[in-house]
Parts: sequence; structure tokens; C-alpha cells
Amino acid sequence: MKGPTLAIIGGSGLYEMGWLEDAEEVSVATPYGLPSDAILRGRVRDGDVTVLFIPRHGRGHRFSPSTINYRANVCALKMLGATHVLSVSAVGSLREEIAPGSLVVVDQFIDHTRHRVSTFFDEGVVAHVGFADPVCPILADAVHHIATEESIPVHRGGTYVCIEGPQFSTRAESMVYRGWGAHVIGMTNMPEAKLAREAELSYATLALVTDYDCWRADTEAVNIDAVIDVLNRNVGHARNVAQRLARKLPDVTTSPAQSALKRAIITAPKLMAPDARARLEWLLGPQG
Ligand SMILES: CSC[C@H]1O[C@H](OP(=O)(O)O)[C@H](O)[C@@H]1O
Ligand SMILES: Nc1ncnc2[nH]cnc12
Repeated sequence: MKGPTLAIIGGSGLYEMGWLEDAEEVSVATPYGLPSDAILRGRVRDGDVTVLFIPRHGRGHRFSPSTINYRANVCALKMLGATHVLSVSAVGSLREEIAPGSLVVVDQFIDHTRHRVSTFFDEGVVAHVGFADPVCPILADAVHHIATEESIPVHRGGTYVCIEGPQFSTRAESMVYRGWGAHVIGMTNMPEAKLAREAELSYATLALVTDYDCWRADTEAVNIDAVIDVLNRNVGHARNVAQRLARKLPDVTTSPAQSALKRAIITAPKLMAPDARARLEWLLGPQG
């Protein structure tokens, strides 16, 4: 068995890691098409794990949240041996106490997207993975611990509501999401986290809070200039946390995410559609 491999999915404002050593660009074709960009594969100084990096929107930010090929991204990372996924994401805050400039290690999601393929098991082979706890607690604890040690303002836990976008929300919608109990809002972590679970990857999100969305009466509503400005000032935090994580990657072999498919596949093996089963070979191995 190969060693642990940390995959980092860079969000808005994070298109390169900077600290990756001996890095090579790997282009991967998947049964779902092409990922957002070539994947950088390298390592961190003083560490022994392999590190993969993919910019979710592509370099130059070419894919909108709805047109990102999430399946290809997750599949490509898995094919390259990923075991852990750190998702870095810009988010708006839906809570007074979560200020722009701080980080949130989220632990729940609400999927409010409408136009995205959100499973690898859509036809021919059916699976229902557990998703009650969508984030790997071991990985999330490690990320939170590092941010705390770095004295970065960070919140442990919070619910991320994922909207379709690309438009920001109306004030009425923002109020509804607050009423649902969400803490932060973004456009990309769904279906990414669902697909990571189906691919038996330990997934955690480091959310960079860039704005107060538009629910606050006395604050200007979110706009892209303000988001980019706060991102540029804080993206270094994400780079540092990711670097330290790569140096001290926790053992997640006991995480439920790593065996999510064990009792999830319901289709009788003999009745699986051959083309669908062949398409899943990267995940399920060769047909027995
Ligand atoms: C640039 S503001 C809106 C954009 O940023 C977030 O993306 P990501 O999670 O990749 O950082 C948000 O979800 C929107 O896609
Ligand atoms: N207010 C917001 N809504 C949705 N996605 C975001 N990304 C950053 N800020 C956001």
C-alpha cells in the first residue's frame, strides 16, 4: 500500500501553493473528462508525504462554481493516490461573531445547489454512502489545531450552505440561510465533499471568511472587489496551515470516510451494468 498523500484543492485566490518542492505537473484524463487543470505533485520540505495541488477554478479562474468538473477533480486526485483532501474555500459569514479575515473549519454542509452531478453512482451501479458527518473529524481537528498554534483567528465547526451561484444571494435568501442555522455561505463545497466521501477520501474544509454576505443592515453587501481584497490579505494563512499539515499529516486510517463504500453498494454484482462497472474501476478495482 502506498503512503499517505495530501491533496489540496485551492479555491478562489489560491492558484499555487508556493512551497511545493520537486514539483511536477501531472495531466490526468478521467472517465468523467478533464479536471480543472494539471495537478501539481510534489512534497513539503521536512515531510515525507506526497502533496497534490489542484486549483478548483483552474489557473486564471476559468471555471464558474457550476461548471467545475467536480467528478473529474476528485477522481484525478484519487487516481494519483490521495488519501486526505484539504479544501480551501472563500466564504461569506452569516454570523456576527464570524468576522471577515477569520477562518472556519466547517463540520456540516447544506446542499442548496441545483445543476450539478453529485455522485459517481448515477447509473448501472447504485451506492448510498453515509454522509451524516461529512467532514473527517481527525483531519479537521488537525487543521484547527495548526491554525490555533499559528494564532490565526479560527472557529472550529460551523455549517456551510452551498448555493448554486454564480450570483451572490439576495437579502431575503441570506436571512433564510441564517434561519436554517448556517454559519457560512459559499458556492463550491457541494458536490465536492459528497464525491470525496464516495471516493473514500478524508475531507476537511478550511474556509476563509471574506465578507458578511448581505444580511447585515449596516454593512455594504458583498461584492467581488471586497472579496478579492480580503482574500489577498489572508490567503497566506491557508498556505501556512496547508504546509504545516503536510509536515504532520494525521493518520486517518480509522476515519469512517476511508471505508465509506464498505456497506454502501446495493446493486447485485452480477447485475451491474458492465460499462458503468468498468467506468468505476479506478475506485472499485477490476471486476472480480
Ligand atoms: C470569488 S467569490 C465567489 C467564489 O469564491 C468561492 O469559491 P471557492 O470555494 O473556490 O473559494 C465561492 O464559493 C465562489 O465560487
Ligand atoms: N457571500 C458569499 N456568498 C457566496 N460565496 C461566497 N464566497 C465568498 N463570499 C461569498
